[in-house]
Amino acid sequence: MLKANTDIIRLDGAEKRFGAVRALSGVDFHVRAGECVGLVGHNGAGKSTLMHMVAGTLMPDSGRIAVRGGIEDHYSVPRALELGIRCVFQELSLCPNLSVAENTRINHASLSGFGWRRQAADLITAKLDEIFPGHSISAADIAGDLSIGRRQMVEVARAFTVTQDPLDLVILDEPTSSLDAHTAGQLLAFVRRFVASGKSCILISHLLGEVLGNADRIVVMRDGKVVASDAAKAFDRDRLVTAMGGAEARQKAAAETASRPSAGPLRVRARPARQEDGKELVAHAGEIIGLAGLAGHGQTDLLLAIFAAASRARAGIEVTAPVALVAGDRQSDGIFPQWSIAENIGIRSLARLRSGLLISPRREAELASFWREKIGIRTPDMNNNILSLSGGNQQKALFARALGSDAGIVLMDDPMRGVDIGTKLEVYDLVREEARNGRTFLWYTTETEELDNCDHIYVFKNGRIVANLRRDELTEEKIIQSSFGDAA
Ligand SMILES: Nc1ncnc2c1ncn2[C@@H]1O[C@H](COP(=O)(O)OP(=O)(O)OP(=O)(O)O)[C@@H](O)[C@H]1O
Repeated sequence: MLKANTDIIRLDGAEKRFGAVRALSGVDFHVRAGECVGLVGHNGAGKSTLMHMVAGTLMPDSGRIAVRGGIEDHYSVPRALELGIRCVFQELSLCPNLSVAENTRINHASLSGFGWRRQAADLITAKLDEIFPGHSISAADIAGDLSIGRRQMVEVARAFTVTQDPLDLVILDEPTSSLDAHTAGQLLAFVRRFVASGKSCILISHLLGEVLGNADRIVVMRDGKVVASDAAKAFDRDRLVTAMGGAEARQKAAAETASRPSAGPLRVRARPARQEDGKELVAHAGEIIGLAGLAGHGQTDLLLAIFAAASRARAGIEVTAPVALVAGDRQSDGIFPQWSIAENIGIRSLARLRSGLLISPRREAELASFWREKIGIRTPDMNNNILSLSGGNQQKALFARALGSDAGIVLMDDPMRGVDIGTKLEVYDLVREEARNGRTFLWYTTETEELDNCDHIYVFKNGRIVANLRRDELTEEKIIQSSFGDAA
């Protein structure tokens, strides 16, 4: 084991440009043995770019990388792995057509010969059991069939499995973004145990409470620079938000929601396919309805069924206005990777953007630049490819697509994953404003704080609605109680 205070990795003066964007300007960064470093910053601040350098997937244009004191002139992914440095990136990397065991084998070339499948299965199952007791994932499951939350669990567990290469530092880029509160708690408890054993972690998260509660030291990035680095206990939420340059934390959601006028005509009535009692989800014009409960318990399925019912009648679902969906899994359901940012935003508004038979580039550009301003999409040019945006900024583009459309009903499938705190607060305001104008929102979220914006919350368990809570009845405890118990 390395002595505490030894730097596992150190970057000095790291610079990186992507065309006109200066993603990193002169960043110094280090991680010591036995420490969990929290890394925070607004969308596009440069966190992922910096982590790509630590993991060896990107080389700095200039600057120096040293691992355990030794300068690395030819740093790369294989070299990082050899040195015990691994990364779980935001965009999940499991091969969807392979099983969980086969995906594990990809990272462990030493699992070969007769019986490798059994060894890989045992390796990943043991790690899943250790990190997420009671997980119910089988090593034979095909990755593409798993919910996004379960895929994230496999991805994280895989990063901690050990065969030949050592394991000293794991970078976790928003590791809890698709996990419910219970599973996220299991992971963070594991991270603390891992660090206590002398290993190191870098934890990137937009959930500031998660960073404040679990990191030993916090590094704040802003516009490609490190602007603060201090012991976690020296920070509180306000100091972090100020350092990030985000909006002031506000508590006005609850008061505003309470004072909203009573709702309008029926917009959605939907009964989950597996519901056997008479419970159903009901939403009126102008309402914000929350869907809560442990991840993967039928919330996304019901949203997708409502989305489908808007174009083709389905038993048990009534929809009375056009519907837009903000997908939570932007990689598989959301973005069109070949298209520009402007095209990705405009696709849901084609009727309005048309001039004769063709799409008017001027109207498309106007729509795009309106939303760029409104929710601060950080890019030098909206005609750039959507993949040039940071993860959180891609998510903002998906929001713009739904809110810029004519849909009276907006379905949101845990859409704030990866969005920074400043933008989140602005989007909450926007959602409440749009609801006051008569739009209906059905909002599945794994962040309990977001439910403060809702009028009613339906808690899901095993594909069914088990509770319908008014916002004033809502507590984290009550949701967890409904999620685990039989109580309604
Ligand atoms: N491959 C790329 N091509 C062009 N620009 C890029 C590329 N990767 C990153 N950028 C730009 O570099 C800047 C930093 O992005 P980065 O992904 O590091 O931010 P981040 O802090 O991780 O953001 P988020 O919280 O949204 O994930 C952004 O302006 C982004 O648009």
